Amino acid sequence: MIVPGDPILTAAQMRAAEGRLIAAGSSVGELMERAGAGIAEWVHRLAAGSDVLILCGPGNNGGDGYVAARLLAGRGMAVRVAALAEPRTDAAAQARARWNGPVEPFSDAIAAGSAVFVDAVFGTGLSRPLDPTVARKIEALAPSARLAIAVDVPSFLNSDTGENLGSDAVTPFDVTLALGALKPAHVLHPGASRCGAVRVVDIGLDRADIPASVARTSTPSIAKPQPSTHKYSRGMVAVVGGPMHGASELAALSAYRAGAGYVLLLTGGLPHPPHAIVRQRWSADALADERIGAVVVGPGLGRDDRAREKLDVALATAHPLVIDGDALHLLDPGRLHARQAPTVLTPHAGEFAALFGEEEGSKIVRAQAAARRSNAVLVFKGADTVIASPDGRANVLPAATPWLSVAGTGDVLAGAIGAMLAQANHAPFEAASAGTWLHATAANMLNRCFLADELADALPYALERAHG
Ligand SMILES: NC(=O)C1=CN([C@@H]2O[C@H](COP(=O)(O)OP(=O)(O)OC[C@H]3O[C@@H](n4cnc5c(N)ncnc54)[C@H](OP(=O)(O)O)[C@@H]3O)[C@@H](O)[C@H]2O)[C@@H](O)CC1
Ligand SMILES: Nc1ncnc2c1ncn2[C@@H]1O[C@H](COP(=O)(O)OP(=O)(O)O)[C@@H](O)[C@H]1O
Ligand SMILES: [K+]
Repeated sequence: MIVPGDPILTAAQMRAAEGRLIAAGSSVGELMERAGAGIAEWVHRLAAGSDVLILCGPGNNGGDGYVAARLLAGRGMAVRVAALAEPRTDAAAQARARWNGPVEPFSDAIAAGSAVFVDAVFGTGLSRPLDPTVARKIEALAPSARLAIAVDVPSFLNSDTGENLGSDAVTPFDVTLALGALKPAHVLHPGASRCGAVRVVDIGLDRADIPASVARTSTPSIAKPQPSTHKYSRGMVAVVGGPMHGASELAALSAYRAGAGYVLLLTGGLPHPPHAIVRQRWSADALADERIGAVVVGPGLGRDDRAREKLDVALATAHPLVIDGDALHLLDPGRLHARQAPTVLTPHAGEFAALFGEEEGSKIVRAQAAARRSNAVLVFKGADTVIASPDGRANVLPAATPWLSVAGTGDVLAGAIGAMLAQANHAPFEAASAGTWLHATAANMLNRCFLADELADALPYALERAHG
């Protein structure tokens, strides 16, 4: 259902991958040549004849910058190089030695409005906050240039976490050229919003040789109904309602819109459109129906004793479960180990902290740890959404429109994941990844101010894209 997406590697994993290439006969210098060639290719294409200023740091990121400078000058472009410090690695020193032009002092580097600025100061080796003068220089150069291009990662970002180690007042780069593979900083905020368009430059890493446990969510492949399909085989979703009717209505609507064949809403109230939603009063027995493929509990549930009782009943069933919203405030995640059926938790940052405390590490690492601790698939929501499985796999959703920041979109997500989970053969990690992809894709297709109801209505168009 999910084709593995582009892998996302930490600095340590990149170094390990580099080590494997070197063990197989490559040298650091050769890898740097490939990186520099890839950068030069992109800069040449994007600069369209403008002059180029490359700012080089002391490590191999700077080394990549010197290689690119040499190759661009060789193609007849006007290239200036400025250096923060002398090279400190052999490969970078060799790259600098092969650059025949002058090297300006860092403090003198100025990018005229017509120039392209290439930031090769720090990459995966950034180990501490930037000196403010260095941060200010990069901050000043990036917006003043016609085009700002970062080598591997913008130099003020912690590549493993996306954390900003410079100043917050930095304009985004236009393009970031990720070397060999994506890094967490390209997909996690605030880093992701500073990278601009991210392109991966091939440096010879074989996909089979790099860990694929963390990847960017790719387009899922969701089967269309076939002549043999019936409503239950498309998936029956039960949504447990509570006092905030709108929230559970939204989850029920979006389960249908994401392709479920039968949606049962366990709530009080009179029938009203859409009439396709089957409404029944809540009873524990209603969840005993073996045809139910997934239960969604939490949207509009409330947090009182009655809500707790409903959650307990849902937890005790053998159905796959999506636990969202209010139910996350009532849940002891330790209880999930006793469940045989899969559980998906969909916390935003506040709910995550309440459930799991303030863990250390990147959002990916925290989601992975929480998934392991709770034996559940975690959908850790936000402007960047991480989906993590107890087995260690994680997907990070490509950027979704900030127009999603409106009440009710979380309820729509819970319903969409419920629909994916209810379909036969959909494993929970894949279902959660597909549901979040549908949700973000529908939002990106709208890409304007919308209501959560309209987002639910847009899900079929996202679903169509996932049919291939
Ligand atoms: N892996 C691969 O497969 C390939 C990797 N390649 C490239 O290598 C890059 C990684 O290179 P890298 O490890 O040399 O680290 P890099 O980012 O250049 O910086 C380290 C230097 O900066 C220094 N320093 C750190 N923080 C600092 C601060 N705040 N303020 C001041 N100084 C600071 C640090 O000093 P130290 O911490 O030791 O004091 C050290 O001297 C990677 O991003 C990619 O571009 C490609 O060439 C080919 C294949
Ligand atoms: N700035 C943003 N950019 C992208 N997606 C966002 C942003 N803010 C919120 N979202 C997404 O919108 C949804 C909001 O869910 P949630 O916080 O549970 O809201 P609610 O409870 O009001 O429905 C999540 O899927 C989240 O990832
Ligand atoms: K950089």
